[in-house]
Amino acid sequence: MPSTKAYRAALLHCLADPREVGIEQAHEYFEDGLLVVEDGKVARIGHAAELLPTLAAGTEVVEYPDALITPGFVDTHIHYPQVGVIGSYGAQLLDWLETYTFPNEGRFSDMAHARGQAELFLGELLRNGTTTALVFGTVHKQSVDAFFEACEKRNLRMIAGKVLMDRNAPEFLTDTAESGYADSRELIERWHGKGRLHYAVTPRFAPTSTPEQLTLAGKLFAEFPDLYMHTHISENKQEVEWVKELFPERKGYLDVYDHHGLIGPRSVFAHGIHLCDDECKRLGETGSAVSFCPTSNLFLGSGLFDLAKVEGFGVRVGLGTDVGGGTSFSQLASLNEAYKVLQLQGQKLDAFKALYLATLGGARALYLDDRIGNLQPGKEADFVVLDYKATPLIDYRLSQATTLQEKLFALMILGDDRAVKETFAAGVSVHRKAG
Ligand SMILES: Nc1nc2[nH]cnc2c(=O)[nH]1
Ligand SMILES: [Zn+2]
Repeated sequence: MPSTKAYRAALLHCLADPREVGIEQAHEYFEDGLLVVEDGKVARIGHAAELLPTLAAGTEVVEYPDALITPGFVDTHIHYPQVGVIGSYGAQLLDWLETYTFPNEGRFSDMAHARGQAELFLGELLRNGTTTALVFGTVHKQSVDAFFEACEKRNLRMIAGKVLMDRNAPEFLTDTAESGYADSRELIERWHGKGRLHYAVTPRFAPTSTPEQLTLAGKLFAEFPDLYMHTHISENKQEVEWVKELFPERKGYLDVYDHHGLIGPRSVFAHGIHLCDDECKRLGETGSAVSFCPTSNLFLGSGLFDLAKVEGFGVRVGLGTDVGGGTSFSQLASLNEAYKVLQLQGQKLDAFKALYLATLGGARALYLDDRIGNLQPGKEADFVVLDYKATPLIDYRLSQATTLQEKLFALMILGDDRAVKETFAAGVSVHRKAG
């Protein structure tokens, strides 16, 4: 007997990028909707009045008045070992790494510490409605074991990898080209494709890997099917200059990765603020993706991401929190900041495009849109219940809204973890807000 359960609330999900098909065709909304979940997958979605009579006698129906069900959020760039440095004062990227991040990542050589941090991190992700993330570990392979163990326990669809770093970092955080390759391989064999888990080959960024390490990273990326490649690119102007000095023989920052076989489908580059047109074109034509991380880009003073330009070259773009350079686990908070980043460049981010970036757009960037990203029948039932009455201010502001667009936009600007009532992964509740 299949296990069936139904959830009744307002339902909203994206079917396409509004940039490509227009707002109306890009989403589906049921004011009084029903989501029917069977064996961890979406079985049906529609109007409650139509679907309720079709349910088998005795099917449990959970009702959420004053709530909106959306797909779980997808975070295309985050660091689980940086929870301890979120909100660290006064530095831009390279100083921030030296002063705060590297010392903190050193603590992950201790498996007990890594396990505790993985629990804390996943608790935060789920409290914020994020059900899939592309995650940096540290250089220590046990950091990834600890993370995947915690994900496996909760049956989450997650992607992670061990950092590769064999130069320009403290000795306690470096591997070698060979040990990085061997440790990554071992982790791939242990975790990649197990349950809902995927592995990402993870060179930190070009300055901390030798050409030998990047060559072996490229070899690994080509050796196993469906692996991810996850790194940073063109986040900070000083960083971009440093890459030119370290790799004078390459045409530019992206060319360093390109030369070593590290671009293509399932390659995800965080930030991409200072990319030139040729680099955007190359990312687009190779099916690579960029993660837009607004809270981090503002907090670290890195710059303003030009979404219109990057998307104009056909690049897949997802939204990332980049915790701990980013300042919130909440993708609602990311969208709030994304709106402002785009305002400053004369670009608009409407509520439906925003929802797309945080859900289906992220899933497309990760080539997971056949499984997650919206609530079409057959998709994995990863979803979030957003509370229209989360705070007195949200309650009042939403009561003033006359359209779905207005309501959704205000929720995205005012909302954060407090707006997440409950989070589901593969049809199972993995977080429920107290009260
Ligand atoms: N934001 C951010 N950028 C990086 N570039 C290289 N490492 C990092 C990191 O940990 N965070
Ligand atoms: Zn990052």
